[in-house]
Amino acid sequence: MSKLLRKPENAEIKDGVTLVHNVTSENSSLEYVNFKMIDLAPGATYLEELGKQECCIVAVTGKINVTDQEVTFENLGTRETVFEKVPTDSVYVSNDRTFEVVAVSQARVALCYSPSDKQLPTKLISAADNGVEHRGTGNNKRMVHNILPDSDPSANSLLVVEVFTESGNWSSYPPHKHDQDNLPEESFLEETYYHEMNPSQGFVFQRVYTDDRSLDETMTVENGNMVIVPVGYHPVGVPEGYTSYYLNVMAGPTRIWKFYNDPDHEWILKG
Ligand SMILES: O=C(O)C[C@@H](O)[C@H](O)C(=O)CO
Repeated sequence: MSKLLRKPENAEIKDGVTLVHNVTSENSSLEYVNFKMIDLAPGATYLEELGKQECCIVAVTGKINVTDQEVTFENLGTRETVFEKVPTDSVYVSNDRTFEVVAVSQARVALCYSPSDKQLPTKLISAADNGVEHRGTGNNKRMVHNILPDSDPSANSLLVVEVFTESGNWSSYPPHKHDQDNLPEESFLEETYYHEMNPSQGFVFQRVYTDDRSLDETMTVENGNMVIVPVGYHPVGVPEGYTSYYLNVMAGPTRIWKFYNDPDHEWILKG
């Protein structure tokens, strides 16, 4: 199996708390992005001291309460499944704070991390605050929920978006990359993809490749899998009959998403 593809671990780490995914700088090549997905049974709690990391807590499905020990946000989360295609609630918690998530109902919660030094205020990013964007034309149409885009200064490094790509369509396409710290031309941002499909037996293909093809992996991605994008172009193709959802986390030395399209395929934008 590709080193870039992760299947769910589903490790019970305490009563009612399942660690579905755990991408760290120790078990991956990523330096700027860490990611956990946890499942919480109703009433279960998850507490974490952040240290020198900031965190965006996304109520992927179900309802949760979140506290940073000073401020508490209750009944966050707007959907039973991501395929309701409505934005959800998230909370940004800065470095050197401790947060706790309490499940009000069965919940799946994404914890998106990046190294951080400068403390910022805890912030509720409500579903209504998500910018909903429709990108592309023809078979390149997809819908984006901007949870933490680079236009929102609430975080030091983290960028977080959700992307829905309908049956037979492509996203992150034409292929683009952001692996050179060379602004204003291109930014360096590592990235993780957490994928779901509807219906759940579906799959998508994701290719991660560099210009010189020293990295060139095409992965069959199934429901609940993750793909790690340390560098390179990273398009996603969705077969007929299935809708794709993914949650993207990006971070790097500068909090700007400036991508570079693969020149071989950029023509489709002009065609
Ligand atoms: O297809 C899209 O527009 C979503 C992608 O841009 C995705 O968020 C990504 O590749 C970020 O680099």
